[in-house]
Amino acid sequence: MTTAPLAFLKGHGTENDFVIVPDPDNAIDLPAPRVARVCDRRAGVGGDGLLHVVRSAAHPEARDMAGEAEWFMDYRNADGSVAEMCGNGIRVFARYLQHAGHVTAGDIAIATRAGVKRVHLAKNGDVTVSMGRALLPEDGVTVTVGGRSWAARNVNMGNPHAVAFVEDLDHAGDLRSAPPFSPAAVYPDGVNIEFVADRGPRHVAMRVHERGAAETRSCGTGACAVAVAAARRDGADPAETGTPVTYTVDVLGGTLTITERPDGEVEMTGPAVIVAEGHIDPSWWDTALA
Ligand SMILES: N[C@@H](CCC[C@H](N)C(=O)O)C(=O)O
Repeated sequence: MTTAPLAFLKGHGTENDFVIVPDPDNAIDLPAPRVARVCDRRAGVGGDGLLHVVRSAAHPEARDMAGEAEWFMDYRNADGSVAEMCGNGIRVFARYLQHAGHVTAGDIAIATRAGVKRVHLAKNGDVTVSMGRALLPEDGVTVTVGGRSWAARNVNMGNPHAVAFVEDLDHAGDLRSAPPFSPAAVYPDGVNIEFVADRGPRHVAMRVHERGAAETRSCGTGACAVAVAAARRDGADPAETGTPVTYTVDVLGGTLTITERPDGEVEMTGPAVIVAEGHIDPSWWDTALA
């Protein structure tokens, strides 16, 4: 039984929005049905996902891998499922740490299920994350919507993505449900699917169906996957030329800037905003399990 009101905050990065639950000692019980209720836009607080903010030393998945990273991003999708990484989420997570006085502007390290990530909080409000290397397995899938099919590139940014280049973003349909893809065995744990259209030289726009959430207005790991897939399609590989490659990626909720460096590191820059803070009613919390 929960007796004290539970503090939460609400934040977003390019309108990919999150409920932030500070829980330094990892004392809050977050089964999937409760996360789904909290993220419900009508019956709960509402969000594309939940950022559970835990000290690395207090979380069994982080304490042996976090190194210098004092905080662990325990990321949950809106349906309650666990995800390895969230690119917009980690920027908002860093903004929360700054807002709460845990860190100041500058460079910090944050532990995630996809490893420790370096984050730079700039004075102008932008947040840059070193997302790690993109993995590009050869096995792609075919994605089908409304009678059209596309060969989609498999890109792993810590979490899985299928990137399909389309003529018109409307061809992705309403994205209320996950677009079918085959063969299903390529993504045994499900996949985030990006639809990408060209907007100009090294400038693309995307829509995304996120695993565990449906269509969202932005996906940071997705934007990184899209930038790397677009670079390879365009014949650009920083590892070969020794020159960084930057793409502008328009999402429904704004714009992200993605740079792939010659060592393979993918950097993402974009905004991160805290919009509200409050308390969850403890009696609602106790019943929010279905
Ligand atoms: N919105 C996120 C990705 C969140 C996780 C994703 N839905 C998954 O299950 O892999 C981002 O900004 O990267």
